Amino acid sequence: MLRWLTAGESHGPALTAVMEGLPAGVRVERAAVEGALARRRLGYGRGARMAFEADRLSFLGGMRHGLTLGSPLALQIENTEWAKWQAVMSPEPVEDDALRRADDIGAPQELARNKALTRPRPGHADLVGMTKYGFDEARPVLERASARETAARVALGAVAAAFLEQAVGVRLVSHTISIGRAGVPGADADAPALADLPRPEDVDRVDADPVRTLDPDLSAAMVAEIDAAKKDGDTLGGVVEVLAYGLPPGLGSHVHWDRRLDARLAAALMGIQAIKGVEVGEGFRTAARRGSQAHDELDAGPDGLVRRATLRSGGTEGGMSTGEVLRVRAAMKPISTVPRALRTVDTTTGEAATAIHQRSDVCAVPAAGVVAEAMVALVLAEAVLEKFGGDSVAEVARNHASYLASVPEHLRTPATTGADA
Ligand SMILES: Cc1cc2nc3c(=O)[nH]c(=O)nc-3n(C[C@H](O)[C@H](O)[C@H](O)COP(=O)(O)O)c2cc1C
Ligand SMILES: C=C(O[C@@H]1CC(C(=O)O)=C[C@@H](OP(=O)(O)O)[C@H]1O)C(=O)O
Repeated sequence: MLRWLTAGESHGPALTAVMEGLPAGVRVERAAVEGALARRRLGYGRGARMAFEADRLSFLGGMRHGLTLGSPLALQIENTEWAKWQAVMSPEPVEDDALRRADDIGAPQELARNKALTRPRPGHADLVGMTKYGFDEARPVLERASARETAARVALGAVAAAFLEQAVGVRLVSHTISIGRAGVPGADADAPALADLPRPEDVDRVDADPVRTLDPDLSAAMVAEIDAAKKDGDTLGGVVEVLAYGLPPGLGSHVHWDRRLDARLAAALMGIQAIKGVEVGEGFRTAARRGSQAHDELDAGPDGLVRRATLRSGGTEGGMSTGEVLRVRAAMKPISTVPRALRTVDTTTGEAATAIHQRSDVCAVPAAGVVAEAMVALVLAEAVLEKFGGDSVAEVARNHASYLASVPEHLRTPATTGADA
């Protein structure tokens, strides 16, 4: 069983992550984890913090000389801004003086960040979090609701991705499908052909684009959409896609709802802040099609391998990976800290007000793609360990190879030969 947790507030001293159940012998390179963290900071439309946030990484347990030990892996990402937030976010009690509100007479300017946040933002966790946890302002809620936490998931996702590649040859890539109205697929658009999908080796080219798409015209349209929203004091959402290549058939299971790979992927993607829709393969578009146009027909290839003619299912059937490229999408709502502030109620006076506006992203869709990729890697790593087991990478690899070799001839597909999609 692979399990993991994160802890830490957006402006606290650090984010911490622990992962348990990873086999021994995974080569974890600092550069790979730092690279993933740097990719998450990218993207046109992000706010000021991403320009200076350094995501300083430390490995605290579970590794020796660059290899995992099979023991719990622990890591930490320091928050660059901690020095400025020490009093406001101190885990331990602080002197009364240091807690004075900015609007108190004589409070030093640097305590402006301790101003009580009583004008909850519609769409953020502020109001309902205050209600549920009994806080009289939103600071204690937004600190953990903030997507700052996704840095910890991306670090763990990079470790999961290293395991997947080294043990079973699975590799992932993510990209942006749409931002606002730019790139929204028409209702009639069929599943893309394999040749038109980004591949893991394209990752540097995807990341080099300001909005993480390989289509230059689409990229320009997305950038224009973000510029227009920013000019209007508004924010944007969009859709990202994660692709996983090299999966064996049979991860997950049809036998129970919570073992279905598609269900687990959907929960993981929905677990990302601001994600409000998930599609596997053609998702919502497939509902409008006839059955004859919705499924992947099977052909007997001249080489004796069974082949799927299209990629409509997105790589799962019956809650199991088919061995085709996995294709999942996540829809992100627009950022709820809208500069042209939304209507709200001041929770101290009960009077009409405009919502808190503080430093914020205009659009974080490109970053959400990197987070989605990490979440998919974590789900796939868990599913691989469930299917193949093993306490070392070598043992998982042996079990994987033996499973593929055991598939009878008449059930073989390109994936069971170990070939990439
Ligand atoms: C990468 C990323 C960056 C985000 N940046 C912001 C931001 O700067 N400002 C903001 O209000 N919300 C931002 N969000 C969204 C909020 O964290 C999210 O809307 C909030 O936690 C409420 O959760 P919900 O939208 O899932 O209901 C971001 C989300 C992600 C995934
Ligand atoms: C800090 C990150 O994203 C943050 C996510 C976020 C939110 O409300 O989700 C609000 C902003 O926080 P801050 O006010 O500190 O700038 C973003 O910058 C990050 O992604 O590392």
